[in-house]
Amino acid sequence: MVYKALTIAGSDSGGGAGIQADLKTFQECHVYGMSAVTAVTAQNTKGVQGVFPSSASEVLEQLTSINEDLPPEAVKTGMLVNDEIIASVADFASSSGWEKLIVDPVMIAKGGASLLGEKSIEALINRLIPVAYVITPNIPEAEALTGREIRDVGDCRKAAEDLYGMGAKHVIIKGGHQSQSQSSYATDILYDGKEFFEFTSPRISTPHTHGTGCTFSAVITAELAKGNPVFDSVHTAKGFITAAISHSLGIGNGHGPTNHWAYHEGVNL
Ligand SMILES: Nc1ncnc2c1ncn2[C@@H]1O[C@H](COP(=O)(O)OP(=O)(O)OP(=O)(O)O)[C@@H](O)[C@H]1O
Ligand SMILES: Cc1ncc(CO)c(N)n1
Repeated sequence: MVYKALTIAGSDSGGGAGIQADLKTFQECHVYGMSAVTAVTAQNTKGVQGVFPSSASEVLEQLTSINEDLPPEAVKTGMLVNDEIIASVADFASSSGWEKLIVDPVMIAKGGASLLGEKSIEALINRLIPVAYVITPNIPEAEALTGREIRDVGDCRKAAEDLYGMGAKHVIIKGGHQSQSQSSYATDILYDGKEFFEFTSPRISTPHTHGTGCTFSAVITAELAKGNPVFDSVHTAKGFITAAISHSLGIGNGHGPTNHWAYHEGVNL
């Protein structure tokens, strides 16, 4: 059986985040990767130099071509740019009956560049979160979506309950943004409406974390595409991203990309 996964996201010309990170990750997870491009970005490890959005109809045409011939077992969203694209993707997901929709609510790149209009946060809440099987915000994204200030794991749990209440069937809040002084661990929490689970690793001290969130949610998408349960998929994703950050490549002059080979091949570059 060949399992197929689709990413609906922006292109990162530097190859560390966005569509490129997702496709590299799908490949590493032995899942056939497909993509619908929502924007082209001119980007490298130092930052985002340009953003060139697709139109909503360009996104819809890509989704239609993929779905009629190569229906995916799981779909993830990343940078969605604006309200029109969010609404089109949400409508397409509902009418196609996509069950495993993983929403990574990308808002701001590591260097501070905006990847989603501020007004579009409402569209994420009203249109996309209600059809999400899994949502994977980082801490600033969870704060923007819930209006809560998140200082510790307790606050993360409350935000996860809020996001579950908005309609996401599983909520994962990523702990990469907790400050060094607060914790020497990077703890992600999963909430399925009944129980909380924590996934913890030592916090790795490195500037090379470009694309960690995309890679993490891409592993979850690939593992769900293969039919694995959510808990197991998050467990695999945590192991994958911890290895990828531990062995980050150190290329470029800014926030370098993670190492997608590290988890499965055990390379030590
Ligand atoms: N310094 C670190 N050490 C260990 N794990 C980390 C570190 N930074 C992030 N992670 C892990 O990486 C994953 C992604 O979390 P993070 O909060 O960085 O996502 P993100 O902000 O969406 O990333 P990006 O926007 O750069 O794609 C989580 O599993 C998190 O715990
Ligand atoms: C295209 C794109 N998507 C997502 C991110 C988030 O890291 C990024 N930097 N670039």
